[in-house]
Amino acid sequence: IGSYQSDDTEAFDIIGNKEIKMMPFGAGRRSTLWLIWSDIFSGSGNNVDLSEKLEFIVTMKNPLCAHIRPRKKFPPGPFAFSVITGLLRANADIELILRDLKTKYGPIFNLRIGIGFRRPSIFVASHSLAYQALVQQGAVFSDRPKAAQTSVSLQSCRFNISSAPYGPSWRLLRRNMVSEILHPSRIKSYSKVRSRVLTILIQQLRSDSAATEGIRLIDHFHYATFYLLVLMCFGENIDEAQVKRINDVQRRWIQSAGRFINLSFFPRSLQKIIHRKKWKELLQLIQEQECVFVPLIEARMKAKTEEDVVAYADTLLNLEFPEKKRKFNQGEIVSLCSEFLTAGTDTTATSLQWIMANLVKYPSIQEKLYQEISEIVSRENSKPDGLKEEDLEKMPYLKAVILEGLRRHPPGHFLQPHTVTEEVELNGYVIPKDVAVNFMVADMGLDPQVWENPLDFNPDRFLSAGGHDKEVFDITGVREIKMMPFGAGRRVCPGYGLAMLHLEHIVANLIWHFEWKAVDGNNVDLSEKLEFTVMMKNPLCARIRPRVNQPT
Ligand code: HEM
Repeated sequence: IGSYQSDDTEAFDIIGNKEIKMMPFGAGRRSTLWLIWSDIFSGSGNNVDLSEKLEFIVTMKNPLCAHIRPRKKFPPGPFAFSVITGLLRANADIELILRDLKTKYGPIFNLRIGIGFRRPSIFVASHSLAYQALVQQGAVFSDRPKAAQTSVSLQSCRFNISSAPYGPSWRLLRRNMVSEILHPSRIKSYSKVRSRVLTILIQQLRSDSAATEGIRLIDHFHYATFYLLVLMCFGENIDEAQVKRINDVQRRWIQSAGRFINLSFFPRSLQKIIHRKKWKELLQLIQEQECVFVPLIEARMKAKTEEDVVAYADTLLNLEFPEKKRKFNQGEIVSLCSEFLTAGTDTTATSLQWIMANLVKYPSIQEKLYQEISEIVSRENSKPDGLKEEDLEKMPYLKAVILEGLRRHPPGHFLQPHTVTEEVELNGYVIPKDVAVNFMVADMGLDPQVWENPLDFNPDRFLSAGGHDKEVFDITGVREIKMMPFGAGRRVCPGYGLAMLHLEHIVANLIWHFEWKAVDGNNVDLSEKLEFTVMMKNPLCARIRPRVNQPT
């Protein structure tokens, strides 16, 4: 082939205009001009027999027989350059850019992001494609990209469920968490824990309720959700001082995690040389965390009484690492406990804040919710102490408010990156191994094709015409995906049942105990800001007034 390629300035003179070197079409006035084209084909093992046979023309003795395969197409997307200029133009609002790209390229596209813009990431922005990938082809789409495995958890020294590759260790740990801690009957056994934390939250709010400048709520919500998980993780004997110590070390861990991401680009031995300072900092953080967590884990090894609830740490002590055929070591248990606390704290606290912000902004929705709660409490009036956990199941409007909050303001606008275990096709495009596949959660919840007036906060959309609970809304997308704040398929958030219960329990009690008003008329600013989750840019500040006739 090379002998036909000059410096490409002149095409090969096949009809011999200037000189005849070969003449498959003849030459001069009788020449035939043919269009020659080629396509990719592959014979069986490239065994193509080129023997000739003379007929009217010289043909192949064994006519060519080939398998043809359409050329594989990578999802479309812009050149890195346009992304960079786009980022500058849109003031780095990546979601605006992604929405533009969706309009331009369709529901699946690629974007080169990351250092040097060399690594493409695939974005999926349609409900049906997300369903095809996560549910119908769930076994293939449930892996995590290597970068995520090493960066978020720095796998060489940290190990957790969310970053674990799809395999036996992930399966074992996930099954352990789901069956030992997040099973409905086990969740029920933590009702004492919930009532203890709720009492603290209500007392704190009551004592702050006189503040004329309003109460900044996110700190209270964060503390309450964190406290709940600490007690589930390390047992009920933990006191407030210990909770504060664990909180301090966890905050430092979350705030610093992003700074260690580029450590994962190099092998561990090199990291220690290139990023000496960062590596030292990371080890120090891990040590601090271990200093606080290890005594709590060791305390769980001691004999327990019948009444002790099972704590997450207990369930990890006797597990065996399938790949390594040994028990999990202390560092690994610390990392798994740390994941348990972080996965469920900011997500739940952020959702609580968004839901309460909407209830403050729309007093008629708050009133309707209060009416539902009061009705149930007075109907089941055998309880002098008011709202009970079992009552929550009888409140369809409460559930609708929570679902609408999660649709309108999912705490994560994307799932954690997924990747495929083998190359597959999605919507006619090839998805290669180890390319990050991102699912646009927030965008799906705002899709006007699925949701009428998607920007409105309208819990009624989750109720049937008669005002009753529609058939239970399929939040985990088993039958179809309409929204997916918890993801879908094999990597769906294992804590979704617990999270829904915590949200329902706390919101119902906040509305039952207090009347909520905005500090400044109904002016609640719903702008967003990206931190570990998508937070309120201006945290909710509200005036609360204890309702009369409620127990103190
Ligand atoms: C409102 C609260 C919560 C929201 C919105 C939420 C959302 C999510 C999402 C979107 C994922 C990623 C799914 C994927 O990659 O496909 C996830 C994963 C996870 N969540 Fe949650 N979550 C919440 C609360 C919780 C709680 C309370 C726990 C446990 C105590 C928890 C534990 C986990 C774990 C362990 C994973 C990793 C699952 C895996 O990779 O297999 N989450 N969550």
